[in-house]
Amino acid sequence: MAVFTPVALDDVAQWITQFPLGKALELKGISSGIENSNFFLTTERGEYVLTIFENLSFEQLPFYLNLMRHLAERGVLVPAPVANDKGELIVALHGKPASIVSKLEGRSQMDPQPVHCAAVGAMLARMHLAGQDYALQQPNLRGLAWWHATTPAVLPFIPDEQAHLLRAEVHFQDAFAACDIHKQLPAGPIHADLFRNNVMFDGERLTGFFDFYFAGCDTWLFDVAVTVNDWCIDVGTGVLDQARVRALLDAYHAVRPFTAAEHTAWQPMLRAGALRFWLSRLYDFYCPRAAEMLTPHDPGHFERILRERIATPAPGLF
Ligand SMILES: Nc1ncnc2c1ncn2[C@@H]1O[C@H](COP(=O)(O)OP(=O)(O)OP(=O)(O)O)[C@@H](O)[C@H]1O
Ligand SMILES: N[C@@H](CCO)C(=O)O
Repeated sequence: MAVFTPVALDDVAQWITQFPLGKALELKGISSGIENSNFFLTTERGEYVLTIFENLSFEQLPFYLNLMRHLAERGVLVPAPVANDKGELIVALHGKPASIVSKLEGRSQMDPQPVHCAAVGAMLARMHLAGQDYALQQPNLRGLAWWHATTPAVLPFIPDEQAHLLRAEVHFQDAFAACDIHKQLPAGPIHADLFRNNVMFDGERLTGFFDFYFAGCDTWLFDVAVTVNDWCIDVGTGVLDQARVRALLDAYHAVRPFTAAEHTAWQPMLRAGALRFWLSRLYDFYCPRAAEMLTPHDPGHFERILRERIATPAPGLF
């Protein structure tokens, strides 16, 4: 259950009057998700999602909400935040920051086929291009600096063989991040967590990307690597499915052609994408938050993916 802050329809009746949404008619807690309290909110104007942020502060949230608004205004399919009568996108509810965004149609496609991967690749490229003139800056908060800070926290808990792999990979990624090729990679706002459960489909039609709360500025290729590592694998083994990889990369490339530097950086970047989620899952597993009520995601899944990316070259970008 992922409603950490309970909210009743009566609680929002007065609060909602600051938004141009009419009366609140129905409020239903959403059980999936592990970061925030989410609710489907029906008002006289339509269907929305109300999120109460459990970990992000009023100072941190403008980057994410304004990015969603910026992308939505440029035709990228993402939830559009609704501003209140003062033009604010983030408003306190029960003392915590909260926002209302448009509800995307459809559902997550958890058994993606090449056609779905192609739609994701094309929309991801459109998102990267549309983010180029986004004014706010924030680094990817789950990037290299966070890997350095987090590695010592998990090392005491994991067996020697994993500790060896973790140390070696952080070392490898340090060298990769410092190399000339890495400095040539195009960068900008990225989603950074574009897994199957963060995209909606209505049949084969992609209706939107959501859950932008790990977004930050980083290389576009890191975003592609994170996405391929989730959308294009056999879930049991982490092995890449060539047809889905090709569909996603070709569709991306058709909208925003990959550069030669990105081609060179592709294999180490896939490893970076695997390391990031292995580390966050290890951290959530061994160092859970005090109020954590949910089963953490399996870190072994991303350890397998990392070992597989080290052992087996992936299909090239183009
Ligand atoms: N804009 C939206 N439109 C439709 N459904 C949404 C929208 N935002 C969230 N949802 C629904 O709410 C669920 C939880 O949202 P989300 O994944 O953002 O949760 P979270 O706790 O913030 O994040 P995490 O995925 O990190 O656990 C989603 O699986 C989806 O079903
Ligand atoms: N996508 C992340 C969860 C945080 O959104 C994971 O699978 O580890």
